[in-house]
Amino acid sequence: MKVLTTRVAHLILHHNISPSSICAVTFTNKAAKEMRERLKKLIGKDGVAQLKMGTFHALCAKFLRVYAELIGLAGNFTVCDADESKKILRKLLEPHKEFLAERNLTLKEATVATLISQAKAKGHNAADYLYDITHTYKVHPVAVVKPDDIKLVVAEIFKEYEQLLRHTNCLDFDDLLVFGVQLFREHSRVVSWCRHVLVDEFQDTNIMQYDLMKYLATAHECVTIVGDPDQSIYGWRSAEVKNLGKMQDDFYETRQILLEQNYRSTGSILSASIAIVSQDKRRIVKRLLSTHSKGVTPLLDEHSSELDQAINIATEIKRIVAYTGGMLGYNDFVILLRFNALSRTLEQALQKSGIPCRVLAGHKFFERLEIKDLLAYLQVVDNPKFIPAFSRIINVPGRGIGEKTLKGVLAKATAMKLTPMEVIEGIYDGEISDIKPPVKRKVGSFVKAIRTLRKLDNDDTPPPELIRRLIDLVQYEDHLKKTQQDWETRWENVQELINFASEVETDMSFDRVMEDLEKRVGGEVDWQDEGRALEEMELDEVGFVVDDGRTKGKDKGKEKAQSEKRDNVTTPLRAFLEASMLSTDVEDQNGESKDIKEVKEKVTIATCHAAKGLEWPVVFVPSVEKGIFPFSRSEDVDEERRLLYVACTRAQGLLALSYCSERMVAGEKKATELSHFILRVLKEAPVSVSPLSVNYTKFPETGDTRLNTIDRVLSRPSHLNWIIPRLLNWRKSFADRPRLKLMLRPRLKNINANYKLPQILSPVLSQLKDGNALRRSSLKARSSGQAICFKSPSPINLL
Ligand SMILES: Nc1ncnc2c1ncn2[C@@H]1O[C@H](COP(=O)(O)OP(=O)(O)OP(=O)(O)O)[C@@H](O)[C@H]1O
Repeated sequence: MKVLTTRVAHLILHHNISPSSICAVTFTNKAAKEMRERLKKLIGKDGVAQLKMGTFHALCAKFLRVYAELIGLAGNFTVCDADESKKILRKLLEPHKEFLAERNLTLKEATVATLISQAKAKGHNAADYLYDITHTYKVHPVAVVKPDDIKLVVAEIFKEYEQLLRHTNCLDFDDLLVFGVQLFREHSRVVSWCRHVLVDEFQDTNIMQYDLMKYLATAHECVTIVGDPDQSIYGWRSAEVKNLGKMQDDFYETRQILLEQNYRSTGSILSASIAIVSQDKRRIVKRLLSTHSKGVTPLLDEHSSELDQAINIATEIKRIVAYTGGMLGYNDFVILLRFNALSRTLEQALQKSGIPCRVLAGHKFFERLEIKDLLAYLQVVDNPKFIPAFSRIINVPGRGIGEKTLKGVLAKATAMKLTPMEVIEGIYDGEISDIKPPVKRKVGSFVKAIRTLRKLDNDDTPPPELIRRLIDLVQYEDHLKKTQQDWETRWENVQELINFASEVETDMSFDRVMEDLEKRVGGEVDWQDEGRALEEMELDEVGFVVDDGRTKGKDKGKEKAQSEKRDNVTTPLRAFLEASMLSTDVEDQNGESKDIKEVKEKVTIATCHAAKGLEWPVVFVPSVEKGIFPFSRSEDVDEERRLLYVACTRAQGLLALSYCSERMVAGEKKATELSHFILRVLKEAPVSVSPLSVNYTKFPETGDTRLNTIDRVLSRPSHLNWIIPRLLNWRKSFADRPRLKLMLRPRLKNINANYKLPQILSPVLSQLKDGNALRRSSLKARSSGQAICFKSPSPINLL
């Protein structure tokens, strides 16, 4: 980004090129915003306003709006987003259901959407797709083949989808590129203003985007692209890494400049990253030279379980914040994951350790739709009075119950002093009159599912099994497939919820693992006040509780008795729900945790994909295991390796990789192995020069000169620079007192008692004139969370 931004400024300031004749393309809207901000500082607000800047999609939309008629479209077209597209496809799929069912085939609209999108990314329309699936290119001349039935159905839907979009004057996201290319290709005057095209993250452009770039450059052929083939991580979204080679063919005067100087990371982070990515022998070989010194060798740590791993990361974050004397804060840390289901244990460990966190471009685990759905079902089973849970799931999966019907049920429940669940069951059993519009026929499967689950709960069925049964009963996987484009990711979260339930059940809870850890490190780890979190949850729920009225039916009487009997006991389900609720953050309206209001800084959790283009001083990459790196669902091992490389190269000063020897998979413990990407790094270098420091669980401590590299990489004053002037300032007021009290809050307030406070400050004090005397005088320190107190037997003269 720095290269493109600087070049845009250079063209304007030194070559007198008008900003309005420059087109700068970024990969995301976020990157466009960032580039705009950087350019404002270089060329001013007015210049930036004239630039044509944005993603390929945004640029196409802008030009199509003005020139749509040139290619037979109306200018007032609607852009239909991915959700809308899917709704249309669902309808178009309906008439084909019987044909598919007869052949025992299933086809979801999400699959149709992906196949159509992949075809459009290559510039293919429905007719091209049909040709593609009916011909094979493996023999010459091209031979005609009989395609499978699914592909034929997709081809048919593709055709109908195209017709429908045109008929309703709609363009989907892929159409923006398809019609953009057509416009720029057929009407070069539309792009005659363009003197320079600059494209960032070029390695992730697809064929249509490449063509757009080419046609935009028609008039002047001045193109600058920046890309890193080692960071091509969007093959699954039709990116074409081959575009880099194509560019050199199409623009034969292309000059290639290798950007081998790396200003971001320490030498040892680059060495470890290169050791990973260079295992791909087909990659374009390039060097990376760091402007910084070697710094701290990246760590590779093994843990016995995911919980152990998560707690170690949380503890290490606290320790680093403390040991760097406040030079690093929580904002400086990121935990990068291969997929988002892995965030659950980490979020919990951070929360339990009082470390605030945010999830980049996504939701926290217990806030994810699928987790909330399943928990809501179980809440209704456990506590039918809890209306928000009932309202959430009555139409999940879809049962044709809309807002109006729900309101009707809730109103009837209030009028009859019953829970809405009792109303629904009463209507289903014919004991309560139906409402309008009627629900009796729609709620059959729902009532049966809740009753089965209730029975299982009464029998104290373990929660992991309860969740499995729930998923089966409501066909939740199918529901996700039908409604969510990223259903696989969401399904992984569902499996992770089963893992969590198993942990609670087997008492492999955080508290337990934490106890073990404390025994091992011989110290204590502070906890958030769980009681307070619970109190807040209960307060939230109070508003939703309805009167405890019951119907008089025979079975209901029995159920009531059973339910009342269980009201005051801790059932396995209740223990699980409680553990889940305690795992959520209590956020106030501003999105800040109430417990840590004054702390604005947060540790970031992100997927490796979402971290593209970003950087952090400290990066943790947990779970570098077989099946995760490379991810078992991925077909492209090289791309998976590049993804790990992208993750590692986000680190500026410290990088820590870790893996578990055992992990839960769908509720069962499975042995795991280190990723072969890392195994190869270890095998290929002798231990003495290994780019990874194995099983060295901690980063260096204060006073270690390797830490000074981080000060320089980040251009931040070091902890020593920060503390010494303060000590000198304070010396006057405290010099004649036997007790020296250093108010180091808030920088050091996260220091824990077991971090041996004197150790932290002794290197600092030794730099002061009488530091040695001070150390000799059997220094003692304790942390009250407010301050650090040093006691010394005699008055201290610091200078
Ligand atoms: N010439 C330079 N002098 C000093 N710092 C620089 C220079 N060029 C880049 N940097 C710094 O290096 C870091 C990486 O720069 P930038 O984000 O532009 O790189 P990039 O090639 O887009 O990275 P990636 O593709 O890996 O995300 C930033 O912190 C940036 O400020």
